[in-house]
Amino acid sequence: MELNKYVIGVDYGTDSVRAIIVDAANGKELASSVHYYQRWQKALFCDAPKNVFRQHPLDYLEGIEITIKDAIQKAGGKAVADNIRGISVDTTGSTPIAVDKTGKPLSLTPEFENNPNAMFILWKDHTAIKEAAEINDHATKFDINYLKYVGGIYSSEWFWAKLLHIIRVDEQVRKATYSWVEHCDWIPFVLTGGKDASQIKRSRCAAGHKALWAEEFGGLPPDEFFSTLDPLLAGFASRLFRDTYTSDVSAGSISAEWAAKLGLPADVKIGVGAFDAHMGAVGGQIEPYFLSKVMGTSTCDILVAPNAEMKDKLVAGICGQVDGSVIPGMAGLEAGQSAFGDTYAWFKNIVSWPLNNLLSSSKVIDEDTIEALKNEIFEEIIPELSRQAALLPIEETNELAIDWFNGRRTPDADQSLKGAVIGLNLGTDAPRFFRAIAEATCFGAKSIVERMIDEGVPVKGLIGIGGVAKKSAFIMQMMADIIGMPIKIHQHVHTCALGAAMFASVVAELHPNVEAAMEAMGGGFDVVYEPNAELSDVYAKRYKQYKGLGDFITFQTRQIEQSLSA
Ligand SMILES: Nc1ncnc2c1ncn2[C@@H]1O[C@H](COP(=O)(O)OP(=O)(O)O)[C@@H](O)[C@H]1O
Ligand SMILES: O=C(CO)[C@@H](O)[C@@H](O)COP(=O)(O)O
Repeated sequence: MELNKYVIGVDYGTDSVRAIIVDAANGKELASSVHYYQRWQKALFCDAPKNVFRQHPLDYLEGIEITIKDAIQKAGGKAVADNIRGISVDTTGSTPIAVDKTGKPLSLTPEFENNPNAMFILWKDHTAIKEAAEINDHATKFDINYLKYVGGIYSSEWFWAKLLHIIRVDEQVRKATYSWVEHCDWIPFVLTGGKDASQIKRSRCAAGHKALWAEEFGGLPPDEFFSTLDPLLAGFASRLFRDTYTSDVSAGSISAEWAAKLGLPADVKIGVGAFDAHMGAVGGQIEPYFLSKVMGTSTCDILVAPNAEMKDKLVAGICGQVDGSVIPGMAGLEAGQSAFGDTYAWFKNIVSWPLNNLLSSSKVIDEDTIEALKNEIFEEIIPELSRQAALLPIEETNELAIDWFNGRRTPDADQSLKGAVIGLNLGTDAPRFFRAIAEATCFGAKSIVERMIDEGVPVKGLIGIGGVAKKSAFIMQMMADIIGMPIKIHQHVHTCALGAAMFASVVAELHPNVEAAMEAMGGGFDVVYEPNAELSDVYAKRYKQYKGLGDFITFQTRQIEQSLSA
């Protein structure tokens, strides 16, 4: 391999985007830069109680420009920029948007610039619950099971449910929509100067896990599948795409406009995009049958298995299994939890209520001191709760929680479910409550491992990446104890971006394939949490209680739904 050739990995998370510049020879990071989405930070275009989470494309465009330029400057400026060979991008998903014939998002046109329906529908937007239920019902009417590769259940977090919802609720947007595009497909299209929506190179990862694409179906399900669901969908399937590409393939060279904007050479290769957890699994050096868990706001869990060994095996209730969605030539299996760190963030908000609402009217401290005090305390809430919770005895009668605060993604997607905490008494304080919800998130993680194993896919070990994996020894130890398996934490802070950089190195032909890039650029693991055998009994009992409570919550939810629809 040529020496001193650099690649850029860009990772679009839920709240922020980061770019890293990496030496393709050894994965050494030269610089990184993080940018928080400006409009998103102000919660513009969102309505959390109604599950509306929309992101403006300008947040993404500003973010990539700011972070890449900043990273280049930190890395040494032009000398480094001149040796950059490739850029690959991962994003959240399914996070699609309506575009016109030229591939321009409608919200980048004056008519729709403030219309949330013309923006990216973020993965955690659950406004399409009804449409997902309709898709699930409709799929049973066909001889071919179009849901077989997405775990048998279509989710409101995904591509078609979101498209159907938007074109139903917004006639103006419907009339102007030519195509429907995932965030991870739109960014490479922009960077390569695309001007025709029909030429967008669609990611195998996004299409297979969220849009019902499968080689076996000859692409997407036929137009008839969708037009008989709702005539408003007529024509989309045949117009959208047939072919998909794995992320070791180039989407093209950087456009002259973006090369000039970022100060990069004209021949920089842009890779086909993929979802964050999928590239993150590669960044975290995934091996067959290891479950790579990106643990942040949510979790996204990825397992790879050789196609020859998967054969016709289908895993029910996960978020899909797709040939080449992670590593070309292997099946990529996805599962996850819709709220993970978000559950802790929710509790932090609850306990911060007086700080947010009463402190500002204090007559004893001035405004600047209030701000400084708030910042100091906010930073310490989760770490201190974790320290206190770690000291509590683990008993069968402890408070017990269900982690479905943003619905249940896996096993068996059902976004209408909600969280719960039982067993409260007057002795329940903040650390005990926090411990219960933290434990529930770990039980949720165990139920994913259990589902894989029950369906005949062995899980040989766990790889932890993402913010919570890095920041919380408390949660990681609890998870190892509850699942009964060691968890190794990858050394890199920006593991998803590192995975994107690895893909960029393959696209730029600096490494022959993804496996070689992982080997050369990986860097290994820095901590391993071993399970504590003494706790296995009590946690087995608590897990049984968790499952029982989950069944009860599900039953109650159905009862309430029935009484509402009666
Ligand atoms: N010390 C901590 N312990 C546990 N969770 C934490 C801690 N600090 C932050 N978090 C959680 O980490 C999550 C953010 O994870 P991160 O990986 O940084 O973001 P993203 O999911 O957007 O990529 C938040 O939901 C937050 O509640
Ligand atoms: O669901 C997926 C990928 O399929 C993720 O994009 C989603 O969980 C978002 O994760 P992050 O909040 O970026 O950690």
